[in-house]
Amino acid sequence: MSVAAIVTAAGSGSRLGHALPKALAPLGGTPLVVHAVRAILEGARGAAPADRLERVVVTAPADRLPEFHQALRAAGLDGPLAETRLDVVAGGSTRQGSVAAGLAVLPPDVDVVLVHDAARALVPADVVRRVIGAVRAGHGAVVPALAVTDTIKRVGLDEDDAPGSGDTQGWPVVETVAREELRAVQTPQGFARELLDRAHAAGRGRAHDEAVAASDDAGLVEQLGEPVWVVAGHADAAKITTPWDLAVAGLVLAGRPPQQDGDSR
Ligand SMILES: Nc1ccn([C@@H]2O[C@H](COP(=O)(O)OP(=O)(O)OP(=O)(O)O)[C@@H](O)[C@H]2O)c(=O)n1
Ligand SMILES: C[C@](O)(CO)[C@H](O)COP(=O)(O)O
Repeated sequence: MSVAAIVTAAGSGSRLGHALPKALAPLGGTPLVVHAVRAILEGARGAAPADRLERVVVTAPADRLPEFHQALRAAGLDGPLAETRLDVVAGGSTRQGSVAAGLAVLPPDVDVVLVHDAARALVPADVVRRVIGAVRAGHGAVVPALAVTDTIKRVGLDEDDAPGSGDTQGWPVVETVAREELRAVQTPQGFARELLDRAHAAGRGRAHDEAVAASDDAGLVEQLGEPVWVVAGHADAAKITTPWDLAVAGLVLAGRPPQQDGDSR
């Protein structure tokens, strides 16, 4: 029995607006996808034999596979690592489709699957360990999350309203939502492999359409009526979506101590 991680990196990053696909955009001189894979490897380091990280599968845009191999190779991450094999596969047109493509290549003995966004490049190792630990403790689906700190209001959107679009007319408030029960969900999300396979099989029909695809894997599990559990996330696991997010991540990275262990990965 072992653990595998799917690192979703096949998005274009339209909101970041970088010339490269977002996962190849540099953060402190290193591509986001390299940071993300290193973070998962670090979280799995020193695990018990049953939690050995057997496989990391990176999903990349179908027309950019050589660049992803090259970026990972340059960081010493392509091919077999100490105890982890790393593969790059073509992702899908949605995040859900990309995760399905990663799941399809996992070997049969993997019984725990982490799904992690390359865009959450700086997730701390403790978060990774917490998620694996909660799955091993018997929760079939586990997400790291943070409490919401802003006041949250639901607004009435017109049919043609693009989310986030600026509009001098504004939007009417429908209600203020009780935020005590709300959580902002991060990755890696951890799953019993059988449950994640079943959730993706049930959601397969929606994987090609961004309008109806699930925005996270736990959502597919919820649609099966199966429980999902929340553990503590971390601010450093914030999703890098906009240039501002990338600038903040640069500050977080600059504030971290240099790697001490001579790790050449
Ligand atoms: N077809 C897709 C779309 C997204 N992702 C990945 O899913 C994560 C979350 O997506 P997001 O941050 O929204 O990335 P993009 O879709 O690239 O961003 P944008 O919406 O700004 O284009 C990212 O690591 C992204 O690479 C993926 O693997 N396959
Ligand atoms: C999986 C995720 O990061 C959890 O917050 C998020 O749902 C990804 O959403 P996106 O629309 O693909 O950025």
